[in-house]
Amino acid sequence: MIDIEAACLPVGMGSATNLNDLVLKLFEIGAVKFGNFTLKSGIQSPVYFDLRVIISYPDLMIDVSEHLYQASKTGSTYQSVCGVPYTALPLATCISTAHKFPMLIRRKEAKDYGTKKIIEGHYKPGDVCLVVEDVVTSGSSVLETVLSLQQEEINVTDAVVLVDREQGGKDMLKTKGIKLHSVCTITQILEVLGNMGKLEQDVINRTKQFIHDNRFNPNGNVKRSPEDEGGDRSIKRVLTYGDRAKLCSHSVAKFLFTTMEDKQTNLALSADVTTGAELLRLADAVGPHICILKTHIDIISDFKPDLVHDLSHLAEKHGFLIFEDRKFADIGNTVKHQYSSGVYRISDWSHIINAHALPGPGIVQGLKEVGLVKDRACLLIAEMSSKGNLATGDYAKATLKMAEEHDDFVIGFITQSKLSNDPNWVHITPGVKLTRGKDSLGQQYLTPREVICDKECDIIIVGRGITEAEDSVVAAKAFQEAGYNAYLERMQKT
Ligand SMILES: O=c1ccn([C@@H]2O[C@H](COP(=O)(O)O)[C@@H](O)[C@H]2O)c(=O)[nH]1
Repeated sequence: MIDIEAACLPVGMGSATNLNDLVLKLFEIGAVKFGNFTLKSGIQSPVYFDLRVIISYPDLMIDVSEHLYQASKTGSTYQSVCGVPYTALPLATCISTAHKFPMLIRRKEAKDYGTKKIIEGHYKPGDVCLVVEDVVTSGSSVLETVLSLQQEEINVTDAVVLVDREQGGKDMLKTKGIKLHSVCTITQILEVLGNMGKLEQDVINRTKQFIHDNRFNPNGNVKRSPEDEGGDRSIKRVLTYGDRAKLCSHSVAKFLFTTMEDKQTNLALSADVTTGAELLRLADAVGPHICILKTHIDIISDFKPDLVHDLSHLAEKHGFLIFEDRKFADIGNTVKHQYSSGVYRISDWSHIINAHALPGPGIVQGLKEVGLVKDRACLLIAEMSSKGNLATGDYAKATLKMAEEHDDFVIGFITQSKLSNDPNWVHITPGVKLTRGKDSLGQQYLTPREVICDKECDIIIVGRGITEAEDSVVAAKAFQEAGYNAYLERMQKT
């Protein structure tokens, strides 16, 4: 039974109605519905929450936000409140204005002009923010907002939700160090509406069964340190590849980070071989160990369009992305043709391409005009691995700025060091072997540990270290292990 007494509070500013009245009102305005609904995931659900409609009922908005405020008062103190976009934004606003809490807004995507901020509002590192949400199912929406706040060194210890669907969100958030408080659970809603004669027993039973059968497993992606357990709020959370997949908005970057986490690899193979058969053999053999296969398609002596068709199949089979290392370097109009046409028709099959920043922003604009509609992505070459290269001084900084102006298409950099702390950018580094060294033409090699752990880049590009090894699969496994262990080491020490 619900503890009605505990939920009853006097009506008025800074108070809330009792929970029964609140649930009834939500039911009456269609914010809670029972029937047969197809969820975004394709799953059939007997219950559906549409809490967006609350904004049409100002009194109810105040009431709901007051319930949220009361539920959040559990001894923790907060400097600010932030709603998960979009439904919880007005609820957070009501809490903020009624209780004089500064509010923060998390943008769904960073602005493409001005400050580029993801979090709007005034805050300082170490502030504690209460996250507000309307409904929690798996907890992933709350987590996304938490990660964005933590990225700005704002701490989150608690979140509050109007309805906990009891499908695993609370447990998942607990694994990330977040206490989830709820105004009501789905069990309570069923009980209130059942007692009021608003729901048939078989609807209640079906809904309970659905909730029981559709629970998400908590799966701790965010690394937790002993200090987190001890509640030290000044700690900046380390973002895993999986966390970054959730944060970034470009589908190619999202896929890339997800693949890196799932396949446990930050290895890109530079498949610098000269026949189609060799390329396909290598891609099939090494595919399970890589997140990216990098090509120089113009060194294939027997190129035929079938080759890229077969390569695309292998990319799907093994779950890697294709990156044609074309290094575009001309004016916008020319690179458009080079990217879309000619013998290779690169934009038809290569998920990622790269370009020099040297010609200025027109090169990115030109490539973007071809690639954006195909959902392709671009890397800008900020730093090179070869001795005596001229990409020095402020060149990398200017490249970063150019990327920021085109972050709907540019997902990161070819670089020798980390250029930005923004977790959206992918830092990819060529010139990697298991031991330091150089070749006879100026190529310089760092080790996977130096690249990933010390220089904090994300992906190692390895060519001859694999292609010239006695057994390319054995070599690829060794680089995969070295690269991923270096990443785990970095996670430990950050
Ligand atoms: O600065 C750069 C940019 C690109 N590359 C490319 O990476 C591979 C490296 O091959 P290795 O055999 O591992 O040396 C190659 O395709 C280059 O074109 C780079 O090395 N440095």
